[in-house]
Amino acid sequence: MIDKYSSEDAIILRPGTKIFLKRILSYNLDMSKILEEPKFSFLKSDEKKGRYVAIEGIDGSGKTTIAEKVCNLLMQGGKRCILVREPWTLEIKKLLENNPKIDPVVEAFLFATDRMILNYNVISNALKEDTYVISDRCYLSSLVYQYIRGAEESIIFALNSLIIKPDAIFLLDVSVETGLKRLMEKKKRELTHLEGFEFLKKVKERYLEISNTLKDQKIFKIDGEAKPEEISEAIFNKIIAL
Ligand SMILES: Nc1ncnc2c1ncn2[C@@H]1O[C@H](COP(=O)(O)OP(=O)(O)OP(=O)(O)O)[C@@H](O)[C@H]1O
Ligand SMILES: Cc1cn([C@H]2C[C@H](O)[C@@H](COP(=O)(O)O)O2)c(=O)[nH]c1=O
Repeated sequence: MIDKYSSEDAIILRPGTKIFLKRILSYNLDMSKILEEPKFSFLKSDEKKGRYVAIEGIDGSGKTTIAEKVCNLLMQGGKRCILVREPWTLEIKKLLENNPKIDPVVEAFLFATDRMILNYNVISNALKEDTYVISDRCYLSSLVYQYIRGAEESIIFALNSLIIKPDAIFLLDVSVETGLKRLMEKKKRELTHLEGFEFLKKVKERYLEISNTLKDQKIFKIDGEAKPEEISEAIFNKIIAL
């Protein structure tokens, strides 16, 4: 049955794609086996010159504000720095916005695909050029939001197994009340149910839980209630020591 999508018909996107598709077919479409293979990488370890850092936290925790300030501090210190944010790809953002009731696994797929596009088009190139990449959100968001929505943790890990992992993640820890207050001031409108107290409480709890269990990922919990200048200075000092 699978043969009607024969690998021979595959469009060769770049060298290796056809072989990759053949492997998918020979595995009977068992993606987990493909994703477990460590051979593919967006960036070889000897090519990496820059540092990739992500800012995470509940909605309204100050991610965008702090990412910008940290990038400015790095540039003032003579470093090259770019700011990116997830979700990144306009088409995927629109797809997500237009399908609020999407299945959480499909949603996790879309966020992972978006992340791969960002990795391939932007992050890998910047890291080859000795540039700091400061990202507003990363794969940790999927382990929080898509998990809360019902996707299994192991599936989210599998979908994100090919991506470049940040050298460090800074988790801005604020109370749910602070997140909501800042969101209301920023958006100047009624908040949706996905920005309500109960939802943000679950998001905060999950951030703290997953941060404590991810042992092979450097995660720094930062007091997000402090002044933006103090937070960005503290993060800057940690980044230059990476
Ligand atoms: N440390 C801080 N102290 C006080 N206000 C802050 C602080 N950080 C950010 N703010 C303010 O809170 C609001 C939300 O900040 P910001 O947009 O950076 O948060 P965010 O986490 O990126 O939000 P979202 O999840 O909606 O993208 C903004 O109005 C910003 O000026
Ligand atoms: C990367 C990523 C994001 N999300 C969600 C979390 C937020 O609700 C929006 C992003 O908007 P913001 O302005 O940065 O708050 O997308 C998600 O559910 N899963 C992800 O992997």
